[in-house]
Amino acid sequence: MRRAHTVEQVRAAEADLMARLPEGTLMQRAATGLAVAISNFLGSTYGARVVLLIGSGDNGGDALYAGARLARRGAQVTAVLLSSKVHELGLQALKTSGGRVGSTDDIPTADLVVDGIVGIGGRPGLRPDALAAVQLAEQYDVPIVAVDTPSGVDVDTGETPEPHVNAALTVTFGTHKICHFIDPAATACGPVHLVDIGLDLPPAAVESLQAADIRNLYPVPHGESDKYSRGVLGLMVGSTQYPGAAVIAASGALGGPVGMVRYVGPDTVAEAVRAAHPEIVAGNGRVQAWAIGSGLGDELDIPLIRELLDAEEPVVLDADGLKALDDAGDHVDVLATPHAGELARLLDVDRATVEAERLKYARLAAERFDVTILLKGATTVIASPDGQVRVNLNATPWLATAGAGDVLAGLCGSLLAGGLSPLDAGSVGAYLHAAAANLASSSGPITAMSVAAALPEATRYLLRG
Ligand SMILES: NC(=O)C1=CN([C@@H]2O[C@H](COP(=O)(O)OP(=O)(O)OC[C@H]3O[C@@H](n4cnc5c(N)ncnc54)[C@H](OP(=O)(O)O)[C@@H]3O)[C@@H](O)[C@H]2O)[C@@H](O)CC1
Ligand SMILES: Nc1ncnc2c1ncn2[C@@H]1O[C@H](COP(=O)(O)OP(=O)(O)O)[C@@H](O)[C@H]1O
Ligand SMILES: [K+]
Repeated sequence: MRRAHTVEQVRAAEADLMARLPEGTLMQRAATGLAVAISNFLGSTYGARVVLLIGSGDNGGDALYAGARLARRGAQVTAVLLSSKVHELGLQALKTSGGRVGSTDDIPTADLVVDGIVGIGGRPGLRPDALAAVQLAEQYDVPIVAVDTPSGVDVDTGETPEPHVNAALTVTFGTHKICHFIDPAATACGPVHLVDIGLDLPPAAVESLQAADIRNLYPVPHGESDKYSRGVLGLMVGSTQYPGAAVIAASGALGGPVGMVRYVGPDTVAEAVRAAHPEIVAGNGRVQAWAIGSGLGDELDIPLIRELLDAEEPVVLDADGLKALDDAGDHVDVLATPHAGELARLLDVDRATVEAERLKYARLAAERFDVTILLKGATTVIASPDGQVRVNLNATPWLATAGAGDVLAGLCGSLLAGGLSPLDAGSVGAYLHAAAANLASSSGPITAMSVAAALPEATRYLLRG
């Protein structure tokens, strides 16, 4: 599990540890890890031209000490001081090691710029001098390594209301911060490298499942299992208008852990589903979970869907089915899977607003509708009504293809029927969906059906460890 903590949590953990260690220890740990990560990024440190953008606080201090280490290994390091205040001991260390104070004129010819403008003490946005320096680096295609966080993003929300750094790499300390996990800031971080500095941390604000977590959570059948005990999923998806959605969602469901799938819908669609998947049984019967909504189009029966939402069996509610959601009633067993446009409609705000404030609106909808919300996109946010949040970060942009959401709905339904909670089904589903897409794509185009077809192999690979 990767964990992201709030600035307040990090500050408290830092204060706790600092009280027990000699002064400066944490910054030295951070700066050492930062220097190593920068050396790895550069490939060869000797002779490399590195420009440090230095703000007024400890984020600048980290950059200066790391710069001193790089200078001792033969890099030509220049510090651009963007504030009248500077971490004096860090600056002294840089100068003693052969680094110097320079100006933005050094940026166009640099191999690398280090963003030590602000970290967890920063407010969104960049002041004019910092913005000009960052724009110069962008203009000359000089990669930027961000220290702790890309300066200018909102660290605790992942929002980017103002100009900010777009990093080629972010090196962070102690734990991830929310901006590393939540878009649009997560994209501004580039890959994130975590340096352990020994912080003792409380439960995280946001979590991100990793391969080992998928292995622990996946409902693997055992010797006593039969098709019913493994879970039966009811699919109420697709319509005469969109029969393909039913075929695709069924493929996603069959690529999950479920023992059997029942299809409930128009005869012509049931025929198409059975032609593609002879394993599927058509017609009503007992199920352990439902996947409802993908491709229902105008044929959705809102009263019937509401009845199923109020029944005992957990439900994945997707696409058109989301129209049945209301804020009355107890829906804690429901996993709703909107994309930003659908969530915006549910909450009566603009799509752009949801995209800019993804964490806020996923949490808000989970609370308002008393459901677990899985907000789709380049990164997926899963928020449960009790306040837990997970994100999935491993998807390829090739997954942005018609029908990919139907695969996910079927797969999450399969995981719910297999006994996972909505939060686990959503987060395991999003991870496996992305893993299958990566496998099917290998950096090339994919179809929704090819993603579904890759689910068994992606799952096998993960379960094997
Ligand atoms: N916590 C830990 O475990 C460890 C933390 N460590 C490091 O310390 C960093 C935090 O350092 P920090 O507390 O000194 O704050 P920091 O981010 O440098 O900002 C300082 C000042 O910047 C200013 N400012 C604000 N917004 C601004 C803006 N948009 N544009 C320009 N300036 C802006 C504002 O001051 P002002 O100029 O307003 O007086 C603010 O007070 C952390 O990210 C990590 O790198 C590691 O060394 C070890 C372990
Ligand atoms: N840029 C992207 N990078 C990675 N994954 C993406 C991107 N855009 C969309 N996705 C994923 O692709 C799927 C698209 O689902 P959805 O929006 O419901 O499309 P559709 O209705 O066509 O199936 C979701 O799982 C979403 O998270
Ligand atoms: K920074």
